[in-house]
Amino acid sequence: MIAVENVFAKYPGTSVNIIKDVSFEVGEGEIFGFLGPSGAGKSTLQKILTGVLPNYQGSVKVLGSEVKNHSSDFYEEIGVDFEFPNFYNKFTAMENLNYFSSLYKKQSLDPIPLLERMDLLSDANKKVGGYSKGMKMRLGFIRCLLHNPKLLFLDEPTSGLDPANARILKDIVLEQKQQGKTIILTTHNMHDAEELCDRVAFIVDGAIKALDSPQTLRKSKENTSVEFSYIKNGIDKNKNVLLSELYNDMDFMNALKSSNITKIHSKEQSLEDVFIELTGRCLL
Ligand SMILES: Nc1ncnc2c1ncn2[C@@H]1O[C@H](COP(=O)(O)OP(=O)(O)OP(=O)(O)O)[C@@H](O)[C@H]1O
Repeated sequence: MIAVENVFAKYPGTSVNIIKDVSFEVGEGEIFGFLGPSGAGKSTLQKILTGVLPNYQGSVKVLGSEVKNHSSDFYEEIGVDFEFPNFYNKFTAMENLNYFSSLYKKQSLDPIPLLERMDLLSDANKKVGGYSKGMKMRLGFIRCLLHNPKLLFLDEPTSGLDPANARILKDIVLEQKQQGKTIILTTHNMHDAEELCDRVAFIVDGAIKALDSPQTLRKSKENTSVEFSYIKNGIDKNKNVLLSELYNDMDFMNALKSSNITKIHSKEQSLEDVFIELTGRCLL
């Protein structure tokens, strides 16, 4: 579905490569995540894949053809949910959706069920200029689904959404996957990445630092530690040891034998912990 090989890219009029030797493939029906901190190059990669930034070296094949040379039909098959969606502010939400749907040759889906699910039906006849950021985000998400594309690009789709709407959006993303759609999810939210993505690419400074399933990335590091509180010589103490080392920890074993453990819990390493360990950078 997507094959990217040794891609370097810079913005027009600049001399510095923002994307540096990036290669990866995405299979049909996969949810693939770009995970990285602000300024890492996630949106730039999305712009390359969607044909907005043709100023690249290397090969970028999407839906079987080089993106630089895409035909106008390319946009019939992809849906893009932008990080900052633009609408006609003086049009209502419904007028905006009808207008954008009219740009496609294909018959569009009925927007009403999606407006209802995304809790926008009662505001559908209001001008978008009066919408909040979260409402625009939800409307942008609906817009990218209406022409029923094979390939979806979602750039920070849950940003600005309350937990209930974020949940509904993520459920719809998973339903799209079940329908066989391929989805590129750009995010710095590791919970979304972990829940939704089959594989994620850790992106820092325009390069891929690691690429695998969230589960494998988490297993790649010794990831479970045990934190316990205990009493030694009448004094309260705390300790954190790796689960695999627990049996060899004399403080733990002595406290266990003498029933002096007062608190114990295990702590699994999160995808964010692995990201920091592998890249030396935080996600935000
Ligand atoms: N139009 C542009 N012209 C020149 N440089 C740009 C342009 N757009 C982005 N950049 C630069 O490219 C780099 C990567 O930006 P990009 O927007 O791809 O990052 P990102 O990972 O999507 O960040 P965020 O999570 O904040 O959206 C940044 O250094 C940014 O300043």
